[in-house]
Amino acid sequence: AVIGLQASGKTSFVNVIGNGQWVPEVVPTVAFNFRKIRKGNITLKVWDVAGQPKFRTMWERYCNGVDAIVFVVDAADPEKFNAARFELHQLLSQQTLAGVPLLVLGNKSDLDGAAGVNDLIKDLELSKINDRPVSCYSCSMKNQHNLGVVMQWLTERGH
Ligand SMILES: Nc1nc2c(ncn2[C@@H]2O[C@H](COP(=O)(O)OP(=O)(O)OP(=O)(O)O)[C@@H](O)[C@H]2O)c(=O)[nH]1
Ligand SMILES: [Mg+2]
Repeated sequence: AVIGLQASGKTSFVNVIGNGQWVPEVVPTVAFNFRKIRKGNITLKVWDVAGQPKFRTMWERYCNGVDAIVFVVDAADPEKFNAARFELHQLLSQQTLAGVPLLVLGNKSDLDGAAGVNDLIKDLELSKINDRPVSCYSCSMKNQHNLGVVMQWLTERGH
């Protein structure tokens, strides 16, 4: 399940890993999109969930039962880090999601001033999460920075 605040780049991520193509014009997601993405001999089943406030109560439902939660942050928009931290920790506090591996993506690394991994770990308080595997990568959907390691992380979480 791909989760995060609106405009962080969730749908862009799913488009890039699904189509190998960056499309700058994306419409805000309403509720969710479900996609199956084939990569060699594996198939990723991806819930691309909407990030606007009115949809956030549904996040737990889409994360329930998944192999991994991908939480996307706009690393170039530090004013939203507080809200992102709040929503992330709120989501992970749900009993139903105990132990589900978490991948935090600091997206938009192509933009000037984008926060790096160390800042994200601190600002999102990722070191407080100790009930599951957690990884954090900086990445960009625009120039596909780090998508190789992200795909590797995802494929290792499958069954
Ligand atoms: N510069 C830059 N812009 C990006 C990147 N990824 C996404 N964007 C842009 O950010 C905006 C929002 O992207 P979306 O993929 O729609 O974001 P979302 O998280 O799916 O948003 P919701 O569906 O509303 O929750 C779009 O204008 C994208 O083109 C990136 O890596 N770099
Ligand atoms: Mg979207």
